[in-house]
Amino acid sequence: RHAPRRCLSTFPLSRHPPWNFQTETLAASKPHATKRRLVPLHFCRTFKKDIKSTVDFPLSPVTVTDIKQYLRSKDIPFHDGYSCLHAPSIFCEQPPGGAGAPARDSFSMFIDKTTGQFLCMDTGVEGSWEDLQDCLEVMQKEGQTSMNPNVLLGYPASLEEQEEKERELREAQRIWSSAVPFSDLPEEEAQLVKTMFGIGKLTNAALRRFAVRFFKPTKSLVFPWFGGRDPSLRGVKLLSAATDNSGRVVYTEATVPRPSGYHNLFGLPLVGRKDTEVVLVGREADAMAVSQATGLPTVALPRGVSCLPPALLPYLEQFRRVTLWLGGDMRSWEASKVFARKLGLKRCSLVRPGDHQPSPADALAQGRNLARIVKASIPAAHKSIVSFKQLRDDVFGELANTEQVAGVKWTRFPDLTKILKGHRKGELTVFTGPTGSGKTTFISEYALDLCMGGVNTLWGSFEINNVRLAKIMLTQFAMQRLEDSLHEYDAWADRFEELPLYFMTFHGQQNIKVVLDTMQHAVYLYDIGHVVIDNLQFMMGQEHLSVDKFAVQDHIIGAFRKFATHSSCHVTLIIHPRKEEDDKELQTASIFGTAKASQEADNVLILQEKKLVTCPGRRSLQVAKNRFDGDVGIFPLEFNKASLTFATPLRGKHKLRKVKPEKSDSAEGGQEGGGVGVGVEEVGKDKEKEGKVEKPAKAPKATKTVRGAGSGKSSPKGEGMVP
Ligand SMILES: Nc1ncnc2c1ncn2[C@@H]1O[C@H](COP(=O)(O)OP(=O)(O)OP(=O)(O)O)[C@@H](O)[C@H]1O
Repeated sequence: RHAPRRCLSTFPLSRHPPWNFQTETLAASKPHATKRRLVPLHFCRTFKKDIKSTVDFPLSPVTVTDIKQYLRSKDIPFHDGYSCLHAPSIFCEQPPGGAGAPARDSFSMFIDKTTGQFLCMDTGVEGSWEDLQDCLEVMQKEGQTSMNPNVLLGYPASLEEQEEKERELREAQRIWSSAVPFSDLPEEEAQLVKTMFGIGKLTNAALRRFAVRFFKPTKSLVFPWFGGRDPSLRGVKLLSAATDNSGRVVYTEATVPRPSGYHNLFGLPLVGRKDTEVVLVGREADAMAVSQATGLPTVALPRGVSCLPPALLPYLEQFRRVTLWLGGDMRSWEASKVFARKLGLKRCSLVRPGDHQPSPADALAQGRNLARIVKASIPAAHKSIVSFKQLRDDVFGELANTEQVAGVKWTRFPDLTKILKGHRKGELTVFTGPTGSGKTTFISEYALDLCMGGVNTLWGSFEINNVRLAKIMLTQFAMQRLEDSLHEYDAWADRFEELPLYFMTFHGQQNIKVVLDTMQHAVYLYDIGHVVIDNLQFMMGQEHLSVDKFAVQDHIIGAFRKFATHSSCHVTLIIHPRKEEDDKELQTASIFGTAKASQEADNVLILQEKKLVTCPGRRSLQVAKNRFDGDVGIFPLEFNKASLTFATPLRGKHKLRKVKPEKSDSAEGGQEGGGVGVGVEEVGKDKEKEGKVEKPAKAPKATKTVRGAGSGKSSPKGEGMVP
């Protein structure tokens, strides 16, 4: 079912393995400095994703009620777990003559309540809900009591995929057998390696228990992946450290098989079948630190805080209590709240990052009491009414981590970062601009930038097809006209493929419910953090247009708002403007429809197109509303036709002269908070020469922000879990 990968290189013993997918540079650590520490993986940019990059909502989406009804109709006993239903495996022969119902702990088949995907723990057979139904139908027809696991073990289906899977397994085994068990390293060398990876406080016994090895050719730590109940090796992760020219330590991570097929919960073999409590951490060193310090069963996620693939949920079903301690920064905190929803809020408790609660490995290095930190974790579920006492730590966390709270920064648009501060989960951004002004092109780069920064992104492009959109994005990614350098296509495409980027397969008019269901599905599967909808008009449905188009639009905007809040996902919604006079700048009130769009939005962005003779075609990006801290402003953009990218013109070339708060809006219904947005007068050099505008005393900045023009209202909060 997965597309075959064209060029996965064999494991090279070179210094720059092509399979690196997480890289981070640490400032100023010298090779022998004792201060060197392992880069928490959540600091790393995460590029890899499941190879399947289009999101198709199942034609007949399944609900947990459907699954239960179906199982009952087939006389399959089951019980309700946290994220899965548990049933006796149909792939194992049930003991003969077994009277009565099978014991609950022999229920080894787990069916995901959201997707119907199943996994048999005993045989390792997995498949879709449709596969399971097929098997049950065949069993019933043939009068069988169990199914031969080989029926589905041929999966993945194609020969090419099968061969690739086997080749990757051989590769993993080759690395594993040529790596040295940590306990076999001479003490001096073992110490040196530990220092190199910042795990000096981990005992050799802990490393041995987790079966960590050292691969000398690339100076990498090797973390094994053993199957759940099947003890054979299924893959490896290599963590390498190297010093770059400037003396900084660069850590890289690689997995065999590739990350889309790497579903290792590191530490799983050490978990007992009867264990009911587990600590879930973001990286291998953290798992060893918690285990060593507390003796608690601990497992690490394969891709850190970037995602919790549903394929792992069955392995976590046995635990009545899950403590999530994913790292020491706000991103880990946000991720722990999102993952807790998937795992079931009631059984989860979260370790809140803070000065005294860094990542587990850092806590161990600092000599902190890890058991106490785990014990002090807070329940993920909370009541709908809270007092300040319950909120005070959250408020403190926000005040103490202003940078991280502000969200992911744009690297290509520093001016946007200056105004909006960052891209935050759970917000709704409305984006508008004149017809054909480059809205899609701009938002494509805006989203690409975030995606390259590790934001799992889902595109809903209803206007232009995915091939054209991907072509624009790839050109922006490569920052050059690829038509002229087709020989570089594969190299760029290979890198582009690594981005956590997904596309909905819709085109043209769509029903809002189907779109929202698909978004929900993608959030569950891929932990999507940003959805781009281009554009709202494609959800309005022709038939409604004559009825009350504004009411329909308001309903849709409300639905996206709700989705953003409840899914902790940022939604960027492109909306066409109302027809404006050609020589006028757009305003918040120019957004098509009623004032609902700007009221519901946390951010309003407008791509302004200059139509005056002095500077025809020039674009500026205006932040007309910013709920986060009220800063609004505008900065010029220069378009590069070859690379389809936008950049801020060199300082001084374009000058922003005046930004004044907009007078009260005149959109139907008016605007909230009064002065949302700014009126802008932008003057080019020609005008300046003509002496029509006074020169400012100081050199003008390219970006100008105005404080206090936002509404200052807080974003609606999700209910039912820690804020
Ligand atoms: N700043 C710019 N200057 C000149 N051309 C541009 C600029 N930005 C985009 N373009 C080009 O203009 C064309 C239309 O761009 P795009 O589809 O992004 O506009 P749009 O605003 O999304 O259009 P629509 O209003 O139809 O949705 C594309 O060919 C694109 O390459």
